[in-house]
Amino acid sequence: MSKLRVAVLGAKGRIGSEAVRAVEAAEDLELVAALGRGDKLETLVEAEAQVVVELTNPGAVMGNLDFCVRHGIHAVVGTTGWTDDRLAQLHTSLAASPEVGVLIAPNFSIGAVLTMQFAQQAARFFESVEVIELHHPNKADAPSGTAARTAQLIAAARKEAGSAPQPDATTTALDGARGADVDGIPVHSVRLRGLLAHQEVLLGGEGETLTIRHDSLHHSSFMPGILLGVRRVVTTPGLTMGLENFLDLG
Ligand SMILES: NC(=O)c1ccc[n+]([C@@H]2O[C@H](COP(=O)([O-])OP(=O)(O)OC[C@H]3O[C@@H](n4cnc5c(N)ncnc54)[C@H](O)[C@@H]3O)[C@@H](O)[C@H]2O)c1
Ligand SMILES: O=C(O)C1=N[C@H](C(=O)O)CCC1
Repeated sequence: MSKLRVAVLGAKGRIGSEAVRAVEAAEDLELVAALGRGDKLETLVEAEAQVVVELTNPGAVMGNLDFCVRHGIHAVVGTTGWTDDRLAQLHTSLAASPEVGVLIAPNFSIGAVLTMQFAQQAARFFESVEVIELHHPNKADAPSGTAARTAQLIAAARKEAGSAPQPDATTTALDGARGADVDGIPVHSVRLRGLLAHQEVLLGGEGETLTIRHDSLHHSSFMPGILLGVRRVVTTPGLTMGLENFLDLG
């Protein structure tokens, strides 16, 4: 069977360099391009890439995806910083190339995906929910894509269950003291040397709390998810949001 032809964008970055090694090591995949800042996107066409793994930054991702979609190249996107406007733009370009598949995965690690699922499941049983994400200080965006997605999923679960607004008697606060508000869920961002990617979901009810915590300790934690995304996106046209869609979680 012929190998899937894969390119990595952001190939010299922290996660991109790990992704290059993971693709090279996979027997069913062939790394046909490894591009960094300033490299020409036309190389993807010349190299006949079938799938691009996009691991750059919020300033570059939209242009890169626009190029891929227009040229019929599927994409697995780890780059964060997504907004409703950006998603709408991507939907528009995908509508013109309906055969192309794009996976946006706020987090490729299985533990982080499960954290989101567990938090979503637990959300309606507790009066209070807050999210704390902790990352390395070189990260460009806050809150993290994972935390934003976690909060959105929690908020949707609470809305569906008809949960009451969270109790909070705060009347005066320094700017930022109560975190960012993502669909009504407070999200707090820590940037600390020595960390990679970590998240806690704190849930509180009468006389009890539940903490769901995940730690990515090395970029290798993201690789099985990236490889799964590459293999599945080629047969999944349109936009898929979240790796959980490829994990058969039931
Ligand atoms: N989804 C996940 O599981 C996951 C995990 C880790 C990181 N991330 C995200 O991936 C992105 C990259 O993270 P990082 O820590 O590796 O950052 P990084 O800064 O180390 O790497 C980004 C790389 O992209 C390059 N780049 C910039 N513009 C480019 C362009 N137009 N074309 C090609 N390359 C370009 C940069 O030179 C750099 O080498 C971030 O958005 C981060 O949030 C996602
Ligand atoms: O290192 C990063 O940057 C990460 N970004 C993702 C996010 O914003 O959620 C995933 C974890 C690592």
